[in-house]
Amino acid sequence: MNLEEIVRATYEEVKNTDDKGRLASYIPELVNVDSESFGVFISTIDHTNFGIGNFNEKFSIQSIAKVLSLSLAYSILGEKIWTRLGVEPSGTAFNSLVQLEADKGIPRNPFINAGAIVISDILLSKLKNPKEEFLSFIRSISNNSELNYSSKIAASEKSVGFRNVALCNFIKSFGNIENEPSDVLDFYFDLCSLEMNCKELSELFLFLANNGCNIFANNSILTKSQCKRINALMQTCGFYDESGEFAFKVGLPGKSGVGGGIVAIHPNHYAIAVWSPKLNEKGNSYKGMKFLEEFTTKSQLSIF
Ligand SMILES: NC(=O)CC[C@H](N)C(=O)O
Repeated sequence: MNLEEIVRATYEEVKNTDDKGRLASYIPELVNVDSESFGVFISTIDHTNFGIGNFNEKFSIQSIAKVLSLSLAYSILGEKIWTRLGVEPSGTAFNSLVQLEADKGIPRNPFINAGAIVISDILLSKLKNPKEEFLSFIRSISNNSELNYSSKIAASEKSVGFRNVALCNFIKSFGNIENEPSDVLDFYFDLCSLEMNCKELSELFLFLANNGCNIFANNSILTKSQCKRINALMQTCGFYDESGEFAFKVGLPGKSGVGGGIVAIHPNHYAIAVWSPKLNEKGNSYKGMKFLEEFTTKSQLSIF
């Protein structure tokens, strides 16, 4: 079977499995989706592209944006960035506060909320117009001027974002936030509100499958070493306290979001995006995880 046939067969199989997940409801606006949506898109380095199901519908990428904000901050700051946060899996939920006190305000990694809030603070300090410049950055990576934030989703999250407010203030009390917490959080909520479809998401992440090089414009976004490290972080921390399970079952670096999206990378080969909004108890797409597990099993295309 070729790649397209494997994606199609896996999709048909997983589509009919009983979805035990539930919609994320802690952000009110996220409930306004068709919970049965299910889409997949794969983009390869050698320009094979294929989508199935609701791959053309935009959804909220939420925490998947943390990989993109890290990429921009890392490209600006280089290795100095690791004085502000760590590179170890936390083994805790994405929004957990528990380790921060013992760790003196240094988040374990950039993909838990605490770490992504520190990355937002870094971008706020380094960029003149962070919101616009970040958008230009992701638009240029995928040569797609359609990408945008959703002010509705950002406002919805802000109205209930008490835990993130707590995280940001707590980190600031240790001196690891330079800017006003409300500014940092507004930017963080904007990042999480980015909307795109599976096709756009897989194209956007293709640079991480291509050694940090933009496949559309052939320019370098990250060095090879930085790209390797971001993929390593996705592998070890991309699914919070389910990262081990994702490595075990799927075997690819990847990142999930509470909007039900998952993107995964096979270095030097492909990026694949899956969207199905109902989440398992760890906050990762139930069917998305199932699809990728079946896909790498059938295709034997995992990194292990
Ligand atoms: N895991 C996620 O996608 C969480 C992102 C969400 N914006 C939050 O901060 O809670």
